[in-house]
This record gives sequence, structure tokens and C-alpha cells, in this order.
Amino acid sequence: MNSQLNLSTVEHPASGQAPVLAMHNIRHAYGQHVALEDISLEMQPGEVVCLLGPSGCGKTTLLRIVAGLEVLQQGSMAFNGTTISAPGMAHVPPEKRNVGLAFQDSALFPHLTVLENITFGLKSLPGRERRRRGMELLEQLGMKQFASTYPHTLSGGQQQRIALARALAPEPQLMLLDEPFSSLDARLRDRIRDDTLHLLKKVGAGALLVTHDPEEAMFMADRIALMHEGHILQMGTPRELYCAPRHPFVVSFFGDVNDLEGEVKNGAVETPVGSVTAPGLAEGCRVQVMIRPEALNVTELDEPALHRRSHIIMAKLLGRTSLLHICAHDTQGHESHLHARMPGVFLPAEGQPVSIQLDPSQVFVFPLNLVAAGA
Ligand SMILES: Nc1ncnc2c1ncn2[C@@H]1O[C@H](COP(=O)(O)OP(=O)(O)OP(=O)(O)O)[C@@H](O)[C@H]1O
Repeated sequence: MNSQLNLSTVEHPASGQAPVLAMHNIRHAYGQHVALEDISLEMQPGEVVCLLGPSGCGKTTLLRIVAGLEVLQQGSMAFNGTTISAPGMAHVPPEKRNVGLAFQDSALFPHLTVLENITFGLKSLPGRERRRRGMELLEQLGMKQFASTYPHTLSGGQQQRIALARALAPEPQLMLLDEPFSSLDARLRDRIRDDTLHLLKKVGAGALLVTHDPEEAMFMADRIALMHEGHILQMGTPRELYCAPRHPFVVSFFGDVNDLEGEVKNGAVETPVGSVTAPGLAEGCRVQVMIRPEALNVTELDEPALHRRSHIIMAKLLGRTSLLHICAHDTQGHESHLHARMPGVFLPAEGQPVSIQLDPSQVFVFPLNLVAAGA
């Protein structure tokens, strides 16, 4: 980092080691449109953090602010305990930030060999050392044999891996990746993701990765920041977000869900698939009950088909699981259309009466009409 820049230092007595990235109260607007509001986030060295959320929620804007491609408007940001952006400070350009950038369409230099592409950012090192570092990265990617070939002879996936190695070569304190796998077909994407994760962990680089794919975020991330309309709605490990979501949006973003309404009576809510506890919610409170399809364990009943019993509407094989459409009845006879997901091939006939057991760990209760952002 440029020592001539007037950078102040932030102390982090709790961990002893300053976070590789610390952002506090970032706000960013394009004209009248507020793209980010009240964003605070810290990353520890070597940590992979995913910015996850639907299109337009502000992921790329946040990454661009970290990279220095957008000028910070409000809030502050520090790298390794050194404040790099804050009100009144001069903008530090991307090339002075010691970050590695890998974007979806990161193009390689066509007139340079693979090795020359990788060592492009290592001009300050002696020739032998540059070559050693470049070959080491190629070896880690299993692509040593391509050192002297030109990019146009490589497949899209191989080019993607070389672009990643080029960004990693100067040993940046932080890698910034914006949907780096989205231009690849599904099979290749899985492999490159896997390679990328192992390479990041092997070299110990921290990475901030943008994706709109929850499965990709869970695969890659140590922690996920789930964004919605310019806010971070919840930040935590994949397990925390999936198993202890703090907002209905977090539940529904991770997949299909049965969405029911009810009222808290004696600390619980009655649903067509049984009673669900509602800890911390007031008596009489109207609630949203979100039940993942995996929470419903369905068994066929050896009884005559009767409409007023819960029964199968349709069953579809999806591959590793079967999706059941069920007409479920509560004790008052109200009907609900529910989805259940069962492992393997389980395809009961239409009209088959069923009983349904509920796995409470996959059921989430929230006060009705919880406002999305900032809740
Ligand atoms: N240069 C710009 N000028 C004006 N508005 C912008 C600009 N860039 C982004 N926006 C708006 O800011 C909001 C956040 O955009 P951003 O690209 O950060 O979202 P995103 O979550 O990365 O979306 P996507 O996944 O589609 O890339 C959107 O409403 C977008 O239309």
C-alpha cells in the first residue's frame, strides 16, 4: 500500500488481528436512487464471504466500492486496520488497494502466453521469482502444461481459472469476485467453483464473492451476507442462515417453502400439519408459518380415499427427490395445498390418503407483515 497516502489506523483489540476488510455504515446512491443503506461488514483474514441476494439488491455496487471503482459517499472502510476511505479522505484508486479483481468477463491478454498473463502484475519482482510464482499457481490449478500456450487455445473454463490465478498472483490481501462462474455451463461451473475454493484456501486469500445463487454461496462461503433492497438482512454462516433465519425473506431465498398464516394460542400455532410452537410471540398475534417441503414426512395410509382426509394431488420425480402436492386438512376442515419433498422415488397415486409428520427444525414462525429491509 502507498505509504504516501494519509491513512489512519484502526485498533482491533478483541481479536488481536485487524479484519482484512471492515466497512461501517456505508450508504450509496445513484442520483435519487439509494442503492446501499447502513452497510457494516467485517471480514477476517483468509475468510470467504459471499454477498448473496436477488438482482438489483446492491451486491455489485458494494463490491465496486471495496475495489475503489466507485467513490465512497458515506461511511468508512478499512483494510487490515488502516482506514482507506472515509468522509474527507482522498479517493484511493483500485491499483493502490492491493485487491485482486476477478469479474464474470475478466478477459485475458490475447497477445501474452498463459504464464505471462499470470505474472503480468508481478513487474516489481525479479524475472526468476515471477516465473516461480506463476508456475506455482499453475501447478496448484493443475494447468502447468499450458504455461506457454496462448489464451485463445484454452476452453472458457480454463481461461476463467487463469484469470483467477492472474488476480491471485500479486498475493492481494483480498480477492473480489463478481459472479465469476456465471458464464460457465452447469457442469464446468461446479468444477471451477471447487478449484477456486481450494485455491483460495490453499493460498489463504480472503475473498468477497458476489452471487445470486444460494447454493453457490453455501458451497463457497465461510459466511454469507444476505442482501435485500440495499440492506444486509442477515449475516452468518451458511448453517446459521439456513437453520436459524431471522426474516421470512431469508427462508424463501433458500428455496421453495409452504407459506401459511395462523394465530398464536397458548404459545403455539395450529396448522394443517400439526401444532407449531411460537416462542417469543404474543398471544393472539397473527403469524406467518413457513414450512420447508423437506419438513414434511409423508406416509401412505391404508384407508379408503376420502376428500376430507389429507391426500395426494400429484407426485413428481425430480431426480434425487420426489415432490408431492398434498391437499392437507386442519382440525376445522380448512384445506391447504402443500408441497412435500421426500428422498428418492416416492410417488403415491393421486387421491392416496396420507399422514404427515412435521420436522420442527425446518419450520419458522414470524409475526405477519414483518417489513423486509431493516427488520
Ligand atoms: N451506474 C448506475 N447508475 C444508476 N443506477 C445504478 C447504477 N448501477 C447500479 N444501479 C442501480 O443500483 C441498484 C443496485 O445495483 P447493483 O448492480 O449493485 O445490484 P446487484 O445486486 O449487483 O444486481 P445484479 O445481480 O443484477 O448485478 C439497482 O437498482 C441498479 O439499477
